[in-house]
Amino acid sequence: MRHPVVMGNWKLNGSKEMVVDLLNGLNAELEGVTGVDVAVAPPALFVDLAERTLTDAGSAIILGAQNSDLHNSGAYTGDMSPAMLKEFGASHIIIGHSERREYHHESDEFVAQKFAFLKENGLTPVLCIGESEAQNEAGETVAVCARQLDAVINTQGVEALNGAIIAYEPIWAIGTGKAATAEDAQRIHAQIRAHIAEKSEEVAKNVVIQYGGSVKPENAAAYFAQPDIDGALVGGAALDAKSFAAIAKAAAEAKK
Ligand SMILES: O=C[C@H](O)COP(=O)(O)O
Repeated sequence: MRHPVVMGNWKLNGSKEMVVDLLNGLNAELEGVTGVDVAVAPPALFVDLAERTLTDAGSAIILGAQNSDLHNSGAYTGDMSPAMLKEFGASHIIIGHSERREYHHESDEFVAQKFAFLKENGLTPVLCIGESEAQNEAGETVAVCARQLDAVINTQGVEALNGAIIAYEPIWAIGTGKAATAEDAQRIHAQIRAHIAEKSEEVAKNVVIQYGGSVKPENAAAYFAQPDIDGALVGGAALDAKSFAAIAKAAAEAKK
């Protein structure tokens, strides 16, 4: 049985005050909730404050980050290292988000290198994959997801996916309110899992595949009722403690 993981990607939002308020609000909302791993990925500058806030509260919320780079030290101006993130308690690191693929021109190969470096540093990659609207309309969804996954599988072996998280995020559903239907998302998740199973049924059976793209308290339960949807990567709704906690609770309820 796969353990559900609900992660909040705060993107470029927040302030010191918001970090403390949101995390304390979440701790209160999630009191007594079991059966789901809840993670947050604040902007990098707030990871330190988030760690201190979570530690002070004795919180079970997992700390993550939205990106990392390919070196742990050296002359790499502006980079962020897995070792530094780890020192601040961040374990679940989002890579390959479509916003970074688009605005920072990150290729499948570059994302795969980040995946390997995170694993080398003992961190959990949250690997985002997903198609654009045009690719979706052209019927290329599964091929695009397979290509993005194969960048990892063909260089590091399918076992590299053990312990990692995959987040299927159709780009056209991100921040648009135009979420994929639960049935469509399930179909793609099953095809992603089947693609992995071509290399290893065991890895495919165990890997957590989250859905991301306009997940809200109102639609979350329908996603989690699907057998191949193991959690969610949440953007907008993760900025509100009650909304994000409601999504996490829906996962705990559906997967028990
Ligand atoms: O990483 C999260 C996703 O991009 C989803 O964002 P959203 O929930 O605002 O659509």
